[in-house]
Amino acid sequence: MTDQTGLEQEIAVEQRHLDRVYARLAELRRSAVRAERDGYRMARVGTFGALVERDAMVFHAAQRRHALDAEYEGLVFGRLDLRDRQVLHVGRLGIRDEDATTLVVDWRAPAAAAFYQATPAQPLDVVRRRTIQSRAERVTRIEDDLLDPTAAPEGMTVVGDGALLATLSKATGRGMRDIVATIQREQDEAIRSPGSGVTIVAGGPGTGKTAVALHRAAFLLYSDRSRYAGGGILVVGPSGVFVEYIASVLPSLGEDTATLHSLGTLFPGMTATRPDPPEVAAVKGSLRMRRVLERAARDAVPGGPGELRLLYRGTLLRLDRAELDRIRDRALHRGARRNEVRRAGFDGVFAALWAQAREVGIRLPEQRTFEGEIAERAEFREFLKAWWPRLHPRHVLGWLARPDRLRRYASGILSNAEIRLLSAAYRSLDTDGLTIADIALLDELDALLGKPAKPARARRDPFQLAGGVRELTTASDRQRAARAAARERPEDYRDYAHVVVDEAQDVSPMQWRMVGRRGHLASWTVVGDPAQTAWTGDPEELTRARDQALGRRKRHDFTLTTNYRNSAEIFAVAAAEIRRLYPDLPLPTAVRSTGVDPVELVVPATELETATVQAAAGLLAEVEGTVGVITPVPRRDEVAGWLAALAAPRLQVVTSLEAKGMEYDGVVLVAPSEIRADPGAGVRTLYVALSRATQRLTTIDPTD
Ligand SMILES: Nc1ncnc2c1ncn2[C@@H]1O[C@H](COP(=O)(O)OP(=O)(O)OP(=O)(O)O)[C@@H](O)[C@H]1O
Repeated sequence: MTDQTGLEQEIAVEQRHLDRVYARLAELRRSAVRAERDGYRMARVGTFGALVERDAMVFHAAQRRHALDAEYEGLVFGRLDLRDRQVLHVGRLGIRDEDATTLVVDWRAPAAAAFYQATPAQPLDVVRRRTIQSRAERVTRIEDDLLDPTAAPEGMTVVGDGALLATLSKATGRGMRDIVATIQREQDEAIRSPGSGVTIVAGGPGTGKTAVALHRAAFLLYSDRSRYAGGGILVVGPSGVFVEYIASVLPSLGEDTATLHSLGTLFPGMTATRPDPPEVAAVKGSLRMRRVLERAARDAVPGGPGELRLLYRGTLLRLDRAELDRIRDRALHRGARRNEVRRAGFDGVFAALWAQAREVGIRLPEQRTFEGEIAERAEFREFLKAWWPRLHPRHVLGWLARPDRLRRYASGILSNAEIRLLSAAYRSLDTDGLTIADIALLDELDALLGKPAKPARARRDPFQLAGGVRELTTASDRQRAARAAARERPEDYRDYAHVVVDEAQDVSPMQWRMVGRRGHLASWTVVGDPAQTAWTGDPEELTRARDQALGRRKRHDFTLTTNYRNSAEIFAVAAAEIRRLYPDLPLPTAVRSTGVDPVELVVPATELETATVQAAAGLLAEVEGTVGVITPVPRRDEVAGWLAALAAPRLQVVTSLEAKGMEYDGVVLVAPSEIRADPGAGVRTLYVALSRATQRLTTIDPTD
């Protein structure tokens, strides 16, 4: 620790540097604005070349201005004093002075890696690492680590006692924050792992898996922008609540080209937020559903015509149901996709009618004329449309709501108990709508049914300008153009260059197939914690489906070991819960202590409402940031109703399943025993709920 004057002097030193950086930033911004304006002026010159140049200039200048604005706050957050007396400042953006002196090194650049990786045991030529906090261009706080005392020059000042702990005690907002200033070494290794293959990041609650996954996406975009922004990065999270929570991290790092989806929104045009009860989710998520859906996708349309009757030149031609089914089966042989082989089905009908007409011995024209005459007939065309319509996956999924059909499709594949479960779940499909697990089934059906052939649309080349002129580009131009390409991606884009799967332990086998389809050619980052899974189906099937989605790509494994979220007191309670199930599970270490133990209340059922409202109001008064009220799934709406009167924007009511990945300063956990009582994943789900709070936890159990 230093005395006050020493600290002030050091802050003044950093302030001088920050002033220089912001002055340079203002200059760069002015020149970007000027370039934009000049670009517009060039339009008046009127030649084609000038127009091309203008477009490029305006576009790039606007992009540059955007980047400078996005990364303005907290622009510089680190400093390294190296053994050779060099000083490097690390920040959200690389900035050079007009004479090319580096003022700030981008955090993702190789030169900045030592900021995250140096330790006293391995100082990597760093003598002192300094974390700088600032607000609105003013340095507010600095924290130092002296990593190599033997190499410290005379009079080197070391201030503060830990940037990490200071950051961790800050209030939690509604959105996750970026951790760029305090990324820890083991996290940095995962963030900078090679862009190829599969990076797997494991670790207990609060170890920064999500933070690492998102910073890795930003790192990849920096290291090879044309590849990752061009092809796109897909980030998949478990729920809409979670995706909303993490949505601001990449933009805060100046990246807005990644596509974020929850498992309920991956199928274009459909959104599901409703979870199934775990036992139903286990059936819908099982790979056996693929075989059930295969049968459905080949079946006759409900309410479709049972036969075809056609009067031709006074003779009745008739194809009965069995014949029509045979024609359909033949057209669908060897996994043909129903929407893509309609033509073959129609040809089958023509051929059968022709054969029949010849058999009955009427006078016939040439086969072509015969077919032409029949095709002209409106009632025949109506028949074809009704018999072999273009099917949307949602239609076919709806067929499962008919118990007789479901029994037929699932017989010999699912057990009777499973069929009954599924049948009951689908009874309310039309009124309650799709569940999250249904989205993967739609995606599977989409793959089975195929799309009607459409004329191929050529992919637009972002560098190809009107008249075929190819713009001359620099590397940074290409990067920016890739950003524009990302915005133009079609709705059902599936060729991502990188796929990030968060909370991977909750991706069911059928969901792995859906996610896998979006990353055939991708490299992957997969983060998760098996001890937090709510999956109650066959664990082996889960591994198999995951391995199939990830293919034979090379794996890079990382395990994170420190819990940055929970106070040690709160994590002790969560740890005791999971130990019931896995006594020997290695658990992370919580680094922060608040000295406040969680509160465990048991109240008569009639007082649950009052106790919950009181606890929530109490925590809202006690903590500065957000308060989460976590409930068993069936109680959510009831509890939300109790708390409506508090009308606090800092308060959120979520189910134990929606709480996945979330974080609050204070948590009120309603009826934990009911969550635990679920025989499938009760304890694991409770472990998740108990590990959401940073500072305060109150559990309230009702007694009868
Ligand atoms: N290096 C760090 N510096 C500051 N904060 C950090 C750091 N690493 C993680 N955190 C914070 O710890 C909290 C937990 O991180 P995160 O949500 O990424 O953990 P997780 O491993 O995904 O947790 P879970 O499995 O419980 O969902 C977040 O508030 C995150 O900002």
